[in-house]
Amino acid sequence: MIGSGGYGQIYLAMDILKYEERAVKIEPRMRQESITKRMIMEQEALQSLQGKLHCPLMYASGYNDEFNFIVMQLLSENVGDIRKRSPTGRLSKESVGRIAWQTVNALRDIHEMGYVHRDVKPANICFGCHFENRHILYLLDFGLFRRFKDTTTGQRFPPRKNAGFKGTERYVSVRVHEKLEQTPLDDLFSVLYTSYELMVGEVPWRFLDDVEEIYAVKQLMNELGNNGEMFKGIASFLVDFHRLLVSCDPNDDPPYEKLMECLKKLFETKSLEDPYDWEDGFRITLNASFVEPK
Ligand SMILES: Nc1ncnc2c1ncn2[C@@H]1O[C@H](COP(=O)(O)OP(=O)(O)OP(=O)(O)O)[C@@H](O)[C@H]1O
Repeated sequence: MIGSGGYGQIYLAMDILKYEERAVKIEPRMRQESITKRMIMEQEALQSLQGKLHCPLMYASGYNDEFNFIVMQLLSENVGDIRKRSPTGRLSKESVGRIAWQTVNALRDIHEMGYVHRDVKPANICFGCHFENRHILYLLDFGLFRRFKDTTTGQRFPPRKNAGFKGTERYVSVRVHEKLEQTPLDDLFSVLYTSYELMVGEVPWRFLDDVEEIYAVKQLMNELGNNGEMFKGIASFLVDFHRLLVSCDPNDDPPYEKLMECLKKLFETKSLEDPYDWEDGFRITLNASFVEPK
């Protein structure tokens, strides 16, 4: 077993005909006496995203009496575990900028196809595990995928009055706490919180257990912006990205290009092909010194 989440387990497997490694995700076929649909939806989402740069390849899917399964491309460690492995508990802004930039690019593909991801977080972000794809980011776990628009007409579906809470408390937007229908903008707020955690080491609500308190701190962050303590130090590099998100209407298409421009400022000295922190023994993270942006 190489990974596990709340629903599935991921195993390293070998295609013995092609002599190639694979990852196999399984989940029990029955949960609380009914057939689980999560992985069926995940399989449909993966199928429709095949060929997109940031989507893992899917080789097969199906079920037996006990399990639903998906056979997919093997990837590296997720970036949440990589951060925990870093001696500082953080990643450099150059690495985080490139992670966030690629995640926004990945989400743009997903949103253009009419889906929202609804579970963007460090544990769902991996890089390729071969030389050729070691700098390509892959977004994982499509179990919470949901259609938000009809791609033939471009029309969004009418929002439900109470869409429920879907996602992971630490990384969801204020709107998700309010149980509003998720839109592409909510995925992008999750990119912000993911980037914050990777770069600072923790989000400001890291030690709060009460979901209402987490909600209150996120609201405060939106109200105060760069006037508060939350965007001091290294976090100040995320101010522009945050400001732009806060200014967006959740019912409009997000300004992907502008958001990516904000993130580019984090890795001005690096290209997408340059090594990331974990490829040079986290040297850049250890030696980091920086000047806060104006
Ligand atoms: N194709 C893969 N190659 C390598 N590792 C993987 C792959 N897919 C998943 N993993 C690892 O397994 C972990 C759990 O996977 P995943 O998020 O798909 O499971 P889940 O049960 O749906 O999780 P969650 O509780 O977030 O819904 C990931 O964080 C990642 O580290």
